[in-house]
Amino acid sequence: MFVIAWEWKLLTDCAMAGLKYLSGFGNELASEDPRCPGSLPEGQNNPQVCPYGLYAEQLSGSAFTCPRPTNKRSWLYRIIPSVKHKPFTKASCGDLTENWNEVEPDPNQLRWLPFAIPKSTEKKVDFVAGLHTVCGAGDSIVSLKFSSLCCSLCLFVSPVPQQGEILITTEFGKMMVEPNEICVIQQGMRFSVDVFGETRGYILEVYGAHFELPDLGPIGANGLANPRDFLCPVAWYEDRKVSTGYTVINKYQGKLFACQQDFSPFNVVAWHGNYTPYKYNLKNFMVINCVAFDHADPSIFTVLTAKSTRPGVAIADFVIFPPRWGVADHTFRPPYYHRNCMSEFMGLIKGHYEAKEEGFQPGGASLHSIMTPHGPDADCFEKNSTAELSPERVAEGTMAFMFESSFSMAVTKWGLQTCQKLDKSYYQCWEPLRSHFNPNWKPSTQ
Ligand SMILES: O=C(O)Cc1cc(O)ccc1O
Ligand SMILES: [Fe+2]
Repeated sequence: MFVIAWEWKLLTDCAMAGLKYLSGFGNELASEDPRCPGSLPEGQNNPQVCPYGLYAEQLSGSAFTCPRPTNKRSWLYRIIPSVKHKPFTKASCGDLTENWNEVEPDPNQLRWLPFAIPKSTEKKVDFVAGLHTVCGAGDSIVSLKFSSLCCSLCLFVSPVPQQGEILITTEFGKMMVEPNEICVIQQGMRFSVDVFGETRGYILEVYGAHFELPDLGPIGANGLANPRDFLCPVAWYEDRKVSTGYTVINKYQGKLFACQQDFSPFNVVAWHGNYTPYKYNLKNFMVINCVAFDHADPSIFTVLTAKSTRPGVAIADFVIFPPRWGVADHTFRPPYYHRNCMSEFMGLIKGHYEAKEEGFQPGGASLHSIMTPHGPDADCFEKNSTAELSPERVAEGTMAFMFESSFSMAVTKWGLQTCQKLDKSYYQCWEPLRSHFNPNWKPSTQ
C-alpha cells in the first residue's frame, strides 16, 4: 500500500504532456533520446568507445543461461555507470517489513477501510516513507518466494479526490500512470515517483519470477490482456548537478539502504533489450466470460501471472473484475461461496465490488486467507437469488482487483493494528444469511 502527500507538481511543469511509449509485451526494443541521434551502438553491445562517450552497462533480469523464452536483459548506454556511488548505509524502513512474525496468525476474513492519506499540509510524505506493508510471505534472500511488496513490482494507483496520477521516472524513460492503469518495474530498475496531489495505491512485489501473460489455452491466440497494449517508456536522460546530490535507495534483503552520488541515476541516453518497465491500461482488457450458464472461475480475468515451478500454480496472479455483460441463464451470477487453497488479497480502484455493494471501498482492501470461507454478503445473495435474469452490465464504472497467491499471507502489525483501518465488523455482512432449506422441496413441473 502506498499513501503519499508530497510537494505537488503541476502536470504542465513536468513536460509529460507528450510522453511517448513503445508497445508490446516482452519485446526486444530499442530507444534513443532524440537529443542524441546515433547514441545506440550499431551491430554490437560493447564498442571500444561508445557513441557520445557513453558507458555501456548490462542489466540482467534472468540468469545468463536461462533458456531463450525466459532470458531477459537490457543494455543501457549512460553518462556515468551506476557503479560510481558512495557506500550504502542503512536507511529507515518505516512501515516496510519482511518480518512475518510480528503478530499472531489470524485466519479470519479481514477487511480494511480506505487507508488514510496524510494531509500534505500536516506532513510531507514521499513515496518511500509512504510505503506500508500490509501482508506477505517468504523472503528476498531465498528467492522463489513471495512478499507483499522486488523481483517485479506491480504498481497501481487508486483515485483520490484530486488527481491520482503518478509520474514514474526510470532509467528507461518516463511513464505517466493514471488510475485504472498499472505499471511493472522489474528487479533492479531504478525509479522515482512524482505525485500531483494526495495519492494512494497498491503495490505487489514478487520475488523469484517475472510477470508473464497467462497462457490462453483453448481461448486461442488473442484475448485477455493483449501484448500490444503494454507500453514501455522511451529513452530520456538528465545530466544536471544538484547541490544536494542524488540519493539512491536500495531494497536489499528486505531492508532499505541509501547512498549518495553526484549524478542523476536517470542518465541513460539510449538502451535496447527485452527487460524494461511497462504500463498497461486495464480498460484494454478483452474480457472473456460465460455466455450460457454458471459462474466461471476468476482465472479468466488474469492480467499477469508470476508462475511458480509447479504447473498452473502461481506465486502471484494479478486478476481484475472489469466492466462486462452478465448474461448467464438460470445462474447465481455473483461470485460463489468458496474456500480456496490460495490467498486472495483484494483492492478496489473505483466504484463497487459486485459481491459486496457496501463496505468494500476504493482505497481499502480485503484478505481472504487460505481456506478462509468467503463469498457474497447476505444482501447480495438475497437480491441475486431472486433477480430477473436479463442481460445486464456488471461492474460498470468499477475496477476491483485481486492478488491471488499460493503462499499463506502473514499480516503485519501495521496492517492489523497501527493503520487502525481494520473493519472489525466485516464478519457481520454474512450474519443475516438464513436457511432456505425446505425438506419438502419438489422440482418444478414446468
Ligand atoms: O472472493 C472473491 O470475491 C474473488 C472471487 C471472485 C469470483 O468471481 C470467484 C471466486 C473468487 O475468489
Ligand atoms: Fe474468493
